[in-house]
Amino acid sequence: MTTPVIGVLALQGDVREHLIALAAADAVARPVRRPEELAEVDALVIPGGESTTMSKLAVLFGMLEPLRERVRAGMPVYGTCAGMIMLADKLLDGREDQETLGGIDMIVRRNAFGRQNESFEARIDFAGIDGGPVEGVFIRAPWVESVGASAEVLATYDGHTVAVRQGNVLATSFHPELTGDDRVHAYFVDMVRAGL
Ligand SMILES: NC(=O)CC[C@H](N)C(=O)O
Repeated sequence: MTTPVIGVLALQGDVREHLIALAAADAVARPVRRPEELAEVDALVIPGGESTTMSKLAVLFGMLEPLRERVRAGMPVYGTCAGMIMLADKLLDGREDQETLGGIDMIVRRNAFGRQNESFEARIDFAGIDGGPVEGVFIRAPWVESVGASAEVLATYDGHTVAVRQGNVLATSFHPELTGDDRVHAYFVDMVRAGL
């Protein structure tokens, strides 16, 4: 069985936790900061952090267009929290100059959960993942306001969509990488493997 090489976009955010979770899910994981590094990976995780900063750094590092191109070309990508924001075709409550990569036909509202609760943990029923609900940490988390016909809702919390997949692109509002529950990463690694 081929072991996929999965990059973690390392411009900003909780990169290390994703590297650990991916390794636990049997992938080769490495940080990606430059276009040359992006060219060498089979797939990419976009971590949580601050999407406005990530967007600025992506422009500064000359990564915005290479990232958009790879997503358009069908590279598997998984975004958590700020990473989900980066994968939204449309963003609400973003900064005016904030860029996203797009990839999922969805409207994401930034900081949607953050106003009521700075941070909380919840058990999330996740379609396609066995063994009971996954642990999710929500930190100033976005939610998905609506999805297009080609996007599939995989999980909701409190009536709001918190996990979506469209083809090779996966996004969650929450951070499974902070819980030691690696099943969402394993789900993503399986997605990547299926396309190798
Ligand atoms: N934990 C997170 O990734 C928070 C996301 C952050 N609120 C943003 O807008 O990017």
